[in-house]
Amino acid sequence: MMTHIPKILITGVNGQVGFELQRALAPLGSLLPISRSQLDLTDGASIVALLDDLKPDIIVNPAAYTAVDKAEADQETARAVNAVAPDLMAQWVEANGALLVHYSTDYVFDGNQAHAYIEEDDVHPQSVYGLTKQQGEVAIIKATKRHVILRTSWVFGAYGNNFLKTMLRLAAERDALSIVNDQIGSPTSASLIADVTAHIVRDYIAFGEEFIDECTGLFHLTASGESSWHEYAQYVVGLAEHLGVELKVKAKDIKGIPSSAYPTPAKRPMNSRLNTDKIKAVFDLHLPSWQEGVFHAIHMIRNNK
Ligand SMILES: NC(=O)C1=CN([C@@H]2O[C@H](COP(=O)(O)OP(=O)(O)OC[C@H]3O[C@@H](n4cnc5c(N)ncnc54)[C@H](OP(=O)(O)O)[C@@H]3O)[C@@H](O)[C@H]2O)C=CC1
Ligand SMILES: Cc1cn([C@H]2C[C@H](O)[C@@H](COP(=O)(O)OP(=O)(O)O[C@H]3O[C@@H](C)C(=O)[C@@H](O)[C@H]3O)O2)c(=O)[nH]c1=O
Ligand SMILES: [Mg+2]
Repeated sequence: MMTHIPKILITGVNGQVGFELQRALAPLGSLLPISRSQLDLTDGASIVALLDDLKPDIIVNPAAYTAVDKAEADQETARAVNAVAPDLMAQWVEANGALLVHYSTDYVFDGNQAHAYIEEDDVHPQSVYGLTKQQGEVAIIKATKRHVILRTSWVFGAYGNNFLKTMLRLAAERDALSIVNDQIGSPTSASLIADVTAHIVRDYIAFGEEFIDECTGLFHLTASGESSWHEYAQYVVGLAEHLGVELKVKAKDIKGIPSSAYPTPAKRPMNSRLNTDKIKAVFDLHLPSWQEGVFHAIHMIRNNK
């Protein structure tokens, strides 16, 4: 049990997960929200100087280079943000007896396996984004035991940019929509990721070194259930229709297409499904369906219009 109010540093606070973390972690300690304007994560020396100055008990690091296609032509920046910055945070945490909570992605896998991936499955990234995220995982695991890495997938929320909001926009603007139907995964809300993070951080605050010995490591965290991007788009647009949002494209008219018909600079995995048995068992959690998260986000977006 910590004898003082824990200082919790959060990076990437203008991102989807960083935004929700400020809500979910608020009851657990004194927050140090850090945006890009306060700390550029490509500047390693500044990262260490800021940590030495603020001395957080817990670093929660959702900041990342997440532009998957853009990363193909910008490997250096992606590596700095996704691999070097987390490495420096992990080294600092090790030297100062803190905890690092970090996030990774389904895109570390090639997606060629038929069943959902477990934490121990071999990684084989197919994109620069996936590769640099994998390098971040490896660096953290090498630098310190004092980490929790949450691998998640297909993140959406009312705040920030994501596929769900792109679909609402395109369905309102365009006359037709074609979406890939052969990539399968689990759309996961930023608020679920933030809430689960809060449960984990609370356990660390309560149990300290016992937590470090028994609960740290790599975990898969997604909503329950699975979907193709096409089925997900249909669900989003169908729900918006049901709520009376004016759209040019109806859910039933969204066309399913193979990945080969939608060429992108970065290759995405066909199977993005992550097995979440470990996180549910270790932290005694129930993970709601992806549809519940979408329902909540669409209501929030609609009420903000
Ligand atoms: N989005 C997704 O679908 C998925 C995400 N993940 C992982 O989850 C985590 C959270 O993702 P999410 O919240 O969606 O990401 P977002 O893209 O919404 O947010 C990322 C944040 O990182 C910040 N950032 C990027 N580069 C720098 C930099 N050089 N210096 C400082 N800050 C920087 C961005 O700042 P700014 O706002 O100024 O651009 C942004 O606020 C990441 O680790 C990501 O890899 C995993 C699976 C799926
Ligand atoms: C816009 C659009 C996309 N697509 C396809 C392309 C792609 O295969 C899929 C999703 O497209 P996006 O570019 O939005 O998704 P993408 O940026 O690849 O999303 C990924 O982001 C990173 C950060 C992660 O970690 C992953 O878990 C995943 O969420 O939908 C269509 O088929 N039609 C369309 O009109
Ligand atoms: Mg994207």
